Amino acid sequence: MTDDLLIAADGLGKQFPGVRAVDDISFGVRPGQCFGLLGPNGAGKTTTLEMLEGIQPPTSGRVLFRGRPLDRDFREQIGIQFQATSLQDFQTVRESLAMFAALYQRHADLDELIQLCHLQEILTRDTRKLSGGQRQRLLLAIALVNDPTLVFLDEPTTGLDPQARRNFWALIDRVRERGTTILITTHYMEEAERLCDEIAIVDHGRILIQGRPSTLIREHFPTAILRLPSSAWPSDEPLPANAERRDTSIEIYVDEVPTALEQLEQHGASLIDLRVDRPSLEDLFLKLTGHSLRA
Ligand SMILES: Nc1ncnc2c1ncn2[C@@H]1O[C@H](COP(=O)(O)OP(=O)(O)OP(=O)(O)O)[C@@H](O)[C@H]1O
Repeated sequence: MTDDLLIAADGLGKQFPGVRAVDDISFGVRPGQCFGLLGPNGAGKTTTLEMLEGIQPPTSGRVLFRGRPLDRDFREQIGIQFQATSLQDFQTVRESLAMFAALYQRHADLDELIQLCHLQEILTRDTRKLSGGQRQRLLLAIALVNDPTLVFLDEPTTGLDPQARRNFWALIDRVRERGTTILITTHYMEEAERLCDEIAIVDHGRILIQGRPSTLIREHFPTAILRLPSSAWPSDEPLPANAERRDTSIEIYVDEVPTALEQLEQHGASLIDLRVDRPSLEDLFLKLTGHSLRA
């Protein structure tokens, strides 16, 4: 563990009765970074996050904040957007923000926060009447109410429609621009690619791989993936060595797309439904685990 880390997981483990939820996880987050914990449902992301937040005690390992064990001051310096936060009934957005602000000694400028999270139009609305996107924006504002150095976001865009998700990403960009360090969990690979400087892919409580999304993809894949429906490949023709058969498609990993297309035609493949994709974190997860993230 190096001294320049804001927060670090050092050999974290969590054993629940009959379930090893987190199994020896180590990583560090530098100041100003957006670090993503990625993995399917049940991978151990929330449990890891809760140990880092000081909410769950680890069964093994330790959490270090600025190189030291968590102390009372830690709570003042962090913000948390939980997966499910219950808001007080019969409260408006403004009242809700004020109530959470009162819990801390440190305060963000509430008007600035309202602007940042685009809450101006809904300040007097009852929190039970918010759309999914509005609710998540309020929960983010609540997480930022004490002007934290580090904010934890646990699957903040789960359940949002694609447009609301994109809006939320733009909001996270602005939080980053203010210099706030972000630790986010998600099972959307696209989200992680879009937002995170560094990610750790978690499955069955362990980190499978960690690094910059673009570097990880470059290390594991050539330039492009060609995808053909299985029926487009002649049944009597063996697959080339750089191809993989998936459920209903064939994937061919290539560096030079034009050359590869010529070779496919020589094999007698039909190119009419061909797709050329840039490899993604989704592809990386499939390659590492043999199963798709949403399976
Ligand atoms: N309090 C608990 N008691 C027993 N088992 C638990 C408890 N909390 C979590 N688990 C189990 O630990 C494993 C990891 O759960 P966790 O919620 O950390 O995963 P996750 O990656 O955050 O999943 P999701 O994306 O669904 O939130 C799962 O098998 C879960 O059922």
